[in-house]
Amino acid sequence: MAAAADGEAIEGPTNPMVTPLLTDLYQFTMAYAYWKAGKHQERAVFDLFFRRNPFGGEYTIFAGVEECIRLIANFKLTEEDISFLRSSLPGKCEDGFFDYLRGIDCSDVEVYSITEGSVVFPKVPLLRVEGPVAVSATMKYFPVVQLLETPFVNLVNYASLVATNAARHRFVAGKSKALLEFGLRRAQGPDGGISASKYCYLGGFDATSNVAAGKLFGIPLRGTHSHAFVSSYMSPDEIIDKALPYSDGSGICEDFVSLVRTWLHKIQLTDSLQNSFVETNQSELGAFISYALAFPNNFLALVDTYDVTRSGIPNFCAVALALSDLGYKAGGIRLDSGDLAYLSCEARKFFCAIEKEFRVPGFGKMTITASNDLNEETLDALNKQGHEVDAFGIGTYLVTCFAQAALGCVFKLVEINNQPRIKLSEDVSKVSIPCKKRCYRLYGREGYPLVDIMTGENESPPKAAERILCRHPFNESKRAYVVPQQVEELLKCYWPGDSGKKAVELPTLKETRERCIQQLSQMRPDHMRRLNPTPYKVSVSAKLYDFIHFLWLNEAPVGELH
Ligand SMILES: Nc1ncnc2c1ncn2[C@@H]1O[C@H](COP(=O)(O)OP(=O)(O)OP(=O)(O)O)[C@@H](O)[C@H]1O
Ligand SMILES: O=P(O)(O)OC[C@H]1O[C@H](OP(=O)(O)OP(=O)(O)O)[C@H](O)[C@@H]1O
Ligand SMILES: O=C(O)c1cccnc1
Ligand SMILES: [Mg+2]
Repeated sequence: MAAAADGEAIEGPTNPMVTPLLTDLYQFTMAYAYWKAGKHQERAVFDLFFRRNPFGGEYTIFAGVEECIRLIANFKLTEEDISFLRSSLPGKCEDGFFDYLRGIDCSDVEVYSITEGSVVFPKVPLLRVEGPVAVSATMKYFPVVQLLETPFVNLVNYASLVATNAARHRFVAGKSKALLEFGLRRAQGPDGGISASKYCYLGGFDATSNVAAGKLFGIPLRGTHSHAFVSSYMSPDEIIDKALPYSDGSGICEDFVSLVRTWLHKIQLTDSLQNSFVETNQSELGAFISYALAFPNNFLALVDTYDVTRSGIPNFCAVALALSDLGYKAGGIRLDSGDLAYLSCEARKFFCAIEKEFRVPGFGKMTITASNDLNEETLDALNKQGHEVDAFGIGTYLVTCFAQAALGCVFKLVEINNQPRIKLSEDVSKVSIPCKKRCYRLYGREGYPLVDIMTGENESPPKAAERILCRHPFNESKRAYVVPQQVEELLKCYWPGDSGKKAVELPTLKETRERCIQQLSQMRPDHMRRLNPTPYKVSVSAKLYDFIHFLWLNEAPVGELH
């Protein structure tokens, strides 16, 4: 989708609420002040980065850049926007400012970005946004870049947070499990829901229940049914049309309900399954039969409405066996309450016993889906106990990022008119790294990334097999020589496209998801573990280190004690 071939127009943001006005008022008041001072002709460089990895982990998945590019590719204030601003800005702004706003677009802005879906680390710029290299007489620069702060940070923050959350759930669940995002009803509003579906898929989920996201992004859709569907039936007697054709069209079973009842009776009389149940719930049986008649090729059953082992599972098996008689293969069950480890093991035992007893190949491998307030911790607990779940449906904890509310991305000025700028703080972790920089990932002998390093723009890049000193940006004693096996430059030009054409080739969501999965698989395992992971090293070159500290001393006022 979003990908616009070189030269073609890029579509606007997925969410039509993402417009130049989706920003903080102060961006426009600053723009006016810059404009009045004639500062709007200056060239600025901003870095977008975060300071700490979320969820107590040591890695983050970068997401949201495609939507940033869609915004700048279509960045234009309408007449309506301008008259709204005229009435909303404090005081009376000169008319010339509104003429200026009318003329701005992002055609002279440059955006360099780490590839979406990459594993990223604190302090390294994810995006670098700059004004044009040449000062132009059209005077439309610095304020535009400033206006992008709020929407860019907004578009990257949640996207990266929820993609990271998804990746962490994937890490605990393991590669072989299906992960389904079920969060729409619990998401922070419609955009929260759509974004969650998009970025959970990017972070390694397999499918979503969100139909709109399926349509917008081509994400595979998956779903079962709810308790309401089960309890809406009183008994199988309610079913009027009981006929079901054989899957190969060779005939028709006129009374599928009776066939199911016959199977239920057989199961009841089977020695190996004896004592597991007496009489199953008829409301549930009616619902299951009705769902099977509607979707004989995709029969799924929520088995916990009344009693999983005494009713849900035997009812499901009776319907699945009847379907099997007609050449259909049932899809599986969903467990949505109780002890999911125990119940999944009981379900598996029952399915295996059925396979053996009635010689139905593959019945024992029936898919078991689990849901109900799942999160990283519960997935981890299930793994430790041992379980038979094949697919997890995860909603609330995933999409609301319950374990951490925000990533804390920031957008900081690092250079203006070729003058490096620094933001100081009592808290060293909040001091920004000045200068327009280049960023590299250095890989070691075993193929793992070893360290990210930032250098000044004009320094010669690190080279494979050449020793380079990597320094902690703020801690003098932390440094290491690295001889990289491979060097990857991280920031790539995303906007404008090659040879000045206003289009870039954006990867599809599926490609970005594949990049994310590949990047995660390349990380050294100790950075990835949940408990006390090893921090990944982020460094600066010796030259940049010296410069940061020179600038720091220059900008920090010297105190005087009396
Ligand atoms: N074996 C298990 N080990 C650890 N946590 C589990 C296990 N099985 C289920 N859980 C989790 O325990 C919690 C159970 O929640 P709760 O007590 O509200 O649900 P319930 O009583 O099973 O179901 P409901 O109230 O929906 O009928 C959920 O967060 C679930 O994911
Ligand atoms: O538990 P989550 O991770 O948020 O996943 C989605 C939940 O939404 C559905 O039911 P809902 O919670 O609406 O009702 P229920 O808990 O009463 O089944 C579903 O049955 C899951 O339990
Ligand atoms: O399809 C499902 O089973 C589903 C979808 C959304 C929320 N809970 C469950
Ligand atoms: Mg629930």
